[in-house]
Amino acid sequence: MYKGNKVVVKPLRVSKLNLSRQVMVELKQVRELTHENLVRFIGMCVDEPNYALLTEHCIRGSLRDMLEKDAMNIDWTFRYSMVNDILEGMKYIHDSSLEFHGRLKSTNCVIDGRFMVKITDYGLKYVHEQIDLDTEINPRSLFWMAPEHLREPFPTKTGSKKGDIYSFAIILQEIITRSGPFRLEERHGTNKVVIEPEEILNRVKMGTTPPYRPEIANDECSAELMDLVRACWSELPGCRPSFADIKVQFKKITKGASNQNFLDNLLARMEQYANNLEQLVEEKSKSLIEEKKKTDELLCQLLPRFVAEELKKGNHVRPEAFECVTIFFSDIVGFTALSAESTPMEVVDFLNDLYTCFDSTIENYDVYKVETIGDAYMVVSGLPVKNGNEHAREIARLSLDLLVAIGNFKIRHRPERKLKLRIGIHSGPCVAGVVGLRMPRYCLFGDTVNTASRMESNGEALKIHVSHETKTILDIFGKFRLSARGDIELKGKGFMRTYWLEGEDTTPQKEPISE
Ligand SMILES: Nc1nc2c(ncn2[C@@H]2O[C@H](COP(=O)(O)OP(=O)(O)OP(=O)(O)O)[C@@H](O)[C@H]2O)c(=O)[nH]1
Ligand SMILES: [Mg+2]
Repeated sequence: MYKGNKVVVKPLRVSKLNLSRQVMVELKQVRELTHENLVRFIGMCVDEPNYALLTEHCIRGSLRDMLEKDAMNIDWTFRYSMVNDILEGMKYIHDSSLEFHGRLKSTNCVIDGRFMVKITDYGLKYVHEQIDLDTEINPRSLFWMAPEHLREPFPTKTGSKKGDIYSFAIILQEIITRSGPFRLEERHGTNKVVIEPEEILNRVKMGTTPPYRPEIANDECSAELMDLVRACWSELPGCRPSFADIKVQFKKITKGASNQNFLDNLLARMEQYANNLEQLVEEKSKSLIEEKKKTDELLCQLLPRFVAEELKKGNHVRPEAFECVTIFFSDIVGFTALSAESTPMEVVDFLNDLYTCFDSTIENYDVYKVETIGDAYMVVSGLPVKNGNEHAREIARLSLDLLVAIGNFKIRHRPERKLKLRIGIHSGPCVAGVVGLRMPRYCLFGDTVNTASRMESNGEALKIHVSHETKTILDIFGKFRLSARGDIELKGKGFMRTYWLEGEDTTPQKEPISE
C-alpha cells in the first residue's frame, strides 16, 4: 500500500544502484507520462539493497493471465478493444521522449478494473542497464524480442521503435490464438518434435526465408489481420509499419466489427466477465459441496451424528447423563510382542485389517464406537440414543460375534498365528459430552468406564468377562448363558462377583399360533 492505494512493488536485481544524473532525469521523465493506457509510475525505492520500482496496481492481472484463463470467454469485440488499448498506449510511448518501450510483452500489458489494457515497465533505460547481468534470463521471456535485438550481446538492454512493433506482432498472435508465443512449436514442433525455447530463439536469430515465426492457422483470424501481423514481424525492421500506420489499418480491420460506443463496449465486457464469474462460481460451488459432503461424512465418523449436526450449527453440545449404559473394552493378548517382532508397515497393515474386521461387525449392532487406542477398542451401547435395557444385549451379542470374527482373522504376515481377544463388559451410569474445541471428541466419563476397563484387564484371553451389573440385565432376556468366575479383586473397588459370558440360546422361541 502506498498513500492508501495498492501498488505493485517490483524488486530490482541490483546490488548497488548508481543514482546518476541520467537516472534522475529518466525517473522524472516516466513520472511525467500520463495516458489512460499506461500504468502510472509512482516512484522508486532507493533503500540499498532493496531497490524497487513502484507502479499503479491493475486488479485483473496481466494480459497473459487473462488469455490463459480457459474459462474466460473472450470474443472478438473484446480482443479488438484490447489491441486498440495497446496501440494507443504504445503510440503515446513512441511519440513521447521515451521513444520506445524495449520490453513490450503480454506480461507487461496489465488489465485494470474497467478492462482497460495498460502498458507497464516502460522506460528507465539507465536503471535497467545496471541490473545484474549474471542473473539467469528465462529464454521464454525473449520470445517477444525482435531478431535484430536477439543478435545483440545483451538483448535485454536494447530496444527500438521497430523492435516494439515486432513485440506487438507477437502479442497479436497471443490474442488471436489465445496461446503463448511459440507455444504450438514448443509442444509439437513442425514434425511433432518438441522444440526447446533456446532452439526457437536460434531459429528466429538465423533470419531464414521465410523467417521463423509462431504459427497462426488461417481460420483463426481474418486475412487482413493476418497480413498486419506478418508485416509487423517482418524480418527487416524497415518493412515493419509504425504504430500510426497500424492504427489506420486496424481501424479498417475492425470497421463493422464493432460500432459500439465506449459505454456499450464497457458494459459488454462487464457482462461477459460477470457471466464467466457465474460459471466459475457454479463450478467452484459444485466442488465445494462435494468437499463439504466429505467433511460431513468424516465428522460423523468421528462424532455421533446428532453431536456433529449440533456442532456444525455452531451450537454447544451439553454433557448428558445416562442412567444405564453398557460399556465394552477389548484388547488383543500379545499385541505388544507381535508388534515388536513385526515391521512398522506390517503393524499398520495388520491394524488396518483388524479395524476393518471390527468395524464391519460393529455396524450390525446398536452401539457407538467411542475410541480405539492401538489394539484396544472401546464401544458403548445405550447412548447417545437411549435404548432401554437393550444395551446389555447388544454388547453381549457383539462380544460373542467378535470372538468368532477374531477367531477367523488371519494376520497377513503371520498366517499361522491365532489372535486372542480379551473382552470386559460392565453396565452402569455415565456422563457423555464433547470435549475439545479444535478437535472435538465425544467422551464418556464416570466410574462405569473405569470398571469396564478393569473388567477387560482382569479377564482372560478368548473370554468375555462380565460384571454382576451386566449379568443382572442380561438375565432379564433369559437367553444368555453365563458361568460364575468367582469373586475377584478389582483395584480400588474391592471384591466383585463376576461372570464369563458363554453364549446365547438362539433357538427361536415358539410364537403363539393365532387362530
Ligand atoms: N495483477 C497485476 N499483476 C501485475 C501488475 N504489474 C505487473 N504484474 C505482473 O507481475 C508479474 C511480474 O512482473 P515483472 O517482474 O515485471 O516480470 P515480467 O513482466 O514478466 O518481465 P519484465 O517486465 O521484463 O521484467 C508479471 O506476471 C506481471 O504481469 C499489476 O498491476 N497487476
Ligand atoms: Mg513486467
